[in-house]
Parts: sequence; structure tokens; C-alpha cells
Amino acid sequence: MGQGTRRYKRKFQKKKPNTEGENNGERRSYKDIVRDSEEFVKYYKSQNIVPEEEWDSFMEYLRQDLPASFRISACSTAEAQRLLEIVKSDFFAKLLSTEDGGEKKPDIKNLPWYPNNMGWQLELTRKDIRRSEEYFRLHNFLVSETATGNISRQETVSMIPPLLLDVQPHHKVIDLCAAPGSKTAQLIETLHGDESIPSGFVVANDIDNSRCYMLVHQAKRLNSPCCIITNHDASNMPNFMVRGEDDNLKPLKYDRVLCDVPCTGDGTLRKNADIWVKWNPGHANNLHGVQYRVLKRGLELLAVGGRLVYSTCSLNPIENEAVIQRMLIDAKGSIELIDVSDSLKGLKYRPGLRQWKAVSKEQEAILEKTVSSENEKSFGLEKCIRILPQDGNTGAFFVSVLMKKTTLPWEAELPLDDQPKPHKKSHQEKRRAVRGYREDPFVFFKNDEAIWESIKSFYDIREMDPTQLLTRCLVGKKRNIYMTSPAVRTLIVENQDKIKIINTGVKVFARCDNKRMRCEFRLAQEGLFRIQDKIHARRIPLPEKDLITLLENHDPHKPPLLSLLTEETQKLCGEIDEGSCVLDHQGILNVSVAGWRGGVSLRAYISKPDALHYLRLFGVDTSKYDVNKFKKEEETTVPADNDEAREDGTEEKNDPDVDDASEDDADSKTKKMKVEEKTEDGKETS
Ligand SMILES: C[S@@+](CC[C@H](N)C(=O)[O-])C[C@H]1O[C@@H](n2cnc3c(N)ncnc32)[C@H](O)[C@@H]1O
Repeated sequence: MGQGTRRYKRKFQKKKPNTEGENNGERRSYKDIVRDSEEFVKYYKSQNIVPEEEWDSFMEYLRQDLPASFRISACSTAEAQRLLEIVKSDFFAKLLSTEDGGEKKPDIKNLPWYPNNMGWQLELTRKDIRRSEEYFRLHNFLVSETATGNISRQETVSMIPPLLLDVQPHHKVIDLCAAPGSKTAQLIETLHGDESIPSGFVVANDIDNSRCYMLVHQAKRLNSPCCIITNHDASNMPNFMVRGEDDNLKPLKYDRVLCDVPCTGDGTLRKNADIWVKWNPGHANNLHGVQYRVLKRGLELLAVGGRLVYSTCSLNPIENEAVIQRMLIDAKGSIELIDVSDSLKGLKYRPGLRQWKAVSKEQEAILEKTVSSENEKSFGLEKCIRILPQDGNTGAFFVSVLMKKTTLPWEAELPLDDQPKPHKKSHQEKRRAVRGYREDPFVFFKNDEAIWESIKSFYDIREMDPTQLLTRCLVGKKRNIYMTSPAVRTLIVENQDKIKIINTGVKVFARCDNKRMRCEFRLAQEGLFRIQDKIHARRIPLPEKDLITLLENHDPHKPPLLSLLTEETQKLCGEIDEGSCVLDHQGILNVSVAGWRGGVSLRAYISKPDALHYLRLFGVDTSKYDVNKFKKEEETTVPADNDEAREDGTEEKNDPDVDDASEDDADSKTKKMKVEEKTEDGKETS
């Protein structure tokens, strides 16, 4: 076990259930936590964050557990529509009804402001779903579809910042404090829209090296060639350098910047009840500085005309309006708050506060920085959005949208290459820098890369630029081959020496040492969607009936015999020799999946969650694959906690390839981390 892995374990592995609140070293059970705090009430009443007549309702909601919510995030529009039909169908209604059918079944509500009806909120908490046997099928559905990237379980309010960023496929986007990555995932999905390889990209950054591997996992789920994961202090984020038209290097400016900054998180009291115990108005003061610095750097990285979203899951004006107002003062008219009231039709929210009070000397010092010489000037803070729990039965949230009108007053003074001056590192930061992983290099193919010729001819790949392909090893056998978009390739090539890049690219080929295949590399399901239109050989068109047979027999140890398939399919199989292939089905739903033509068999070379996903889309009853973990636990005495750790479905070996044990170092490092990730991953943050 690597050092990073151990550190990750210490930090993120779930503690025993119901003992998560800690106070003065004393651990207490969640259910024993008194969901109240005198200090909290006194402070927020004095800040007028809630109208007096709504105070009781505000507190009542804050004391309740948070309802679960999810988005449909399938990358093909047709698949997303089909999943939407499923969510609205009797099938889903049945997942919500209890076995005895007695009690009124919990409701599922569409989020009216989420585009194309793809956002949903349940009347059940995540705990209800995870811990009640009656919802095991619902749990299985959510876990399995999440693992395939077709559904994203995300807290309702957390879906708002990416929407307000209004990302387009050509945008250069950076998410400065990105882990664990639910918003990054949404940004990547929006960037892609209907495009397989958009010209834009998403840089997802986090200061915490271990948490960066949660981002790797999120990005992998979405199989995007347009994402780069970096590991820097956002307040000191180095520039990616890009070549201008004059061929000189200049700092990259982004069209969209997300600053979802670290915060006290008291907006998440409904899912993190231990915050009640620790709550103190002073905590916000400690964070105001880093929040301001991250926002400042975000604005420096933003192109003129670009949009930045600043958000927190905190109720405290010190972390919200005070940060924005201080920035507006310092930016001297070069930025402005945007009114986004028309963007989220149906979302109930409150305007930002225009005034707040200092309750300590520290707060007075902070507030001094938010006083302008033109005191009377309106900063437009009412354009900020405050969401209170009673507004839509959600967590509390703050979000604001800024536009950069001109360069910032101090931008001209930044050093020549515009790199920010490193600030003095804290002890903790120094330790992080020393202990961080040294990632393996990103080695892009040359135009005449030796192994490319054999892959290209085996699959008859046309119009694909091999220089977009990369491996993670300089010497020795190449294991996995990844692909990035041209824009991402250029960025990595120019910058990998000075930017700490953790991961990029989607796996398109994997080494396969099966002697019966003439090519050393098989197709990887992960990246097939991105390259399928370039592959002109080894494709087997299948009728729906055969595709379903293959999906139903997805167990790699029992590949379905050719004799189970229609004569036409058997004939087509006879025309290609053994090895990796593409299985195509054209119909109401067009599907292409990686396959394997064996000596006497043909199989879909995909994971169980992927197989179940397609079976569901074709309307096949998948209940026979549902494992009731409660029954299983009784039989195997697996502790319940283990299963919680597998919330995101990665317990299913995502790749049925037996060769995977020999993956290259970089990838297995990620994989190792992935095992650890499971704990945190199921846990959303806002
Ligand atoms: C509120 S969470 C972000 C949640 C994330 N945006 C999401 O939607 O999943 C804040 C993150 O900021 C990171 N962080 C804290 N200080 C940072 C800094 N100075 N630079 C970059 N990231 C930082 C933390 O490690 C944490 O992952």
C-alpha cells in the first residue's frame, strides 16, 4: 500500500455508522446529536438571513435529513431520453413502493429548473435508500446507473453552479476546487452536449492530492477525452501556457471559472449533523481569506468577457457576500455581478444580503476590507442567490455569477509569464508538496508510432490522428492507450513539466496478450463511444434479439456460444477471425459496444453495470440480476458498512478483462486509489 493510499484511508474511510459526530475528542452517535445550537440561532438571527416569520420553518427543515436527488447524465441524447422514460415509468414507481404495498409510496419530484427534465429529487434520504431492505432494488438501480455514468447522484443545490456557468462545447473551463467532483462531472457533461469530442475542455483542480483521485474516478465514469486533473493550491494556480498566433507562449485564459470554495459548510447541516456540535461564528473568519484569494486568482485566470461562478454551501455572509463585495471593491469596476434570475425558472431562492454585522474583532477587521470609499455605491449584491432549506426541501447554498468586463487593475503588474508569486507555504502545504504523488509522464504517440500501424490496420481505423493517443510509460510494454482531444494534447505537451497533472484521457485500447488475436490491443469499452465512427473493420451488426442474448450473458467466464445466436449473426462471425470487435445494433436505439469473437462464442466485452444499463433501455426485466444485499449479508455476514463503502457501484469490476491485472503502473495506482475512493465517493458534497 502506497503512502498516499494510507493517507487517503486515514482521511476518508468511513467511520463506523452512527458515530460520526465528534466533540472534544468524544464520539457521539448521529442520532444522539442535538440538532440545535444557541450560537447558531443567535448569530444568524442577528444577520437577518431568514425573515422572522420563517425562522421556525427554517430550523425545522435544517433538523431533518436531506432528501436524495440525482440527474440523468447519459452522454447520448437518445439514451438520456430513454432513461427519463424509465424514471417516469411504472418500473420506477415499483422501485419506490414497499414490498407490502401498504404505506403510501414516497414521491419523486422533477426539478423544474433543471434543463430537459433531467433533475429529480426523491422523498427519501440516501440513508433510507441504502439501509432499508424495501428499497434494495432502487438502491441497485441508482448504484449501477451511477457506475456507468448515466445517472449522477448529486445534491440538488450542488447542480446550480454548473448550470449558471452556461458552458458551451468550445469553452475553456477550470474548476478550481473540484473534488470530489460532482460539479466537475456536470461541467464535463455540459461541455460535451451532443459532441463526442468538443473543442473546449475542463481543467479540474484540487489542492488535496488524495482527493484528486476522486476526480480521476468521476472523469473516468464519463469517459471524456477533454478533461485534465491538476493538483495545485487554487489561490496560486499556475498558468497553462499556450501558443498565440505569433507562436509565442502566453498564459491561457479561461472562458468559464468555477470557484466552489472550501467553506464552513453549515448549509449541509442536514447531511452533516456533526456541524451542529462544532458550529461557531469564528470558523467563517478563518476561511474568508482563502476564499477571497481563490476568487482573486480565478478572476485573473478568466478571459475578459468570461463568466465566473463563486459558490459555497455556507449560510454565513462573511464567506459569501463579504467575499464578493471585497472583490468588487478591489476590482474597481473591472468585474460585475450578473443577474441570473431568468436562468433557473422555477427555482425558489432569496436575493443576496446587502448588509451584515460583525460579531467579533476578527469580523470587524474583515468587514473593514469590505467598506468602499464610495460607501453609498450599490454593489448589486441582491443579484447573488441564497437558497434556504425550506425553499425546495434542500440544503442551504450561496451562489453568485461574475462577469469580467476588462482586465483587473493589478493584472498588468503580474510577472512577465503572469505566474502568480508563490505565497509562503504553511507547514501543512509543505508536507502536502513533499508527500504528493509523482505521477508517471504522459507520453503521446509520434506520427509513426510503431504499434499504431498494427492497431490501425487490424481495425481499419481511418481519419484518426495517432498523436492524440498516449500511454503512461516511457519504456517497456505499453499497457493501456488513452486518447485526449487535440486541445488537451497541446496543453499537456506544453505544460506537463511545470504543472502537476494527475490524469487525463480516456482509455481506448488495452493490451491483450491473447495469442489468438493478431493485434496486441483490444478495444476498450470506455473510449469506444469517442472513436467508433473511425473504426471500419471487425464490426458485427446484431439484431435486437442477439444483442439482448449477449447482454444477458455478460459473465466473462461463461461466454455465450455462437449457436445461441441467429444464423445471420453466426454467418457474420464466421467472416472475422478471433479477437476484439465492435457489436452494433441499429434500431429505436443505436448501440455499439466492445465485443469479443471467441473460437465458438461471441460476447459483449462490457461490465455488468453497462450490460444492465442497456438491458434496461431495451425494456428487459433485470430483476433477476438484483442482489438483495440484506439477504446476502445474512448469508455471508458481510458487515453493512462494507456495502455503504460500495455506494458508487465500483464494486463491480468495471472491466471484465482478465489482462487488467497487468495494467501499467499509473493506471493501477489510480485503481488502487479507486478502491479507497469508494467510501467518500458515495458521499456527495455540495
Ligand atoms: C466544497 S469542496 C468542493 C466540492 C466540489 N466542487 C464538488 O462539487 O464536488 C472544496 C474543495 O476545495 C479543496 N480546497 C481547499 N482549499 C483549496 C485550495 N486552496 N486550492 C484548491 N482546492 C482547495 C478541498 O480539498 C475540497 O476538495
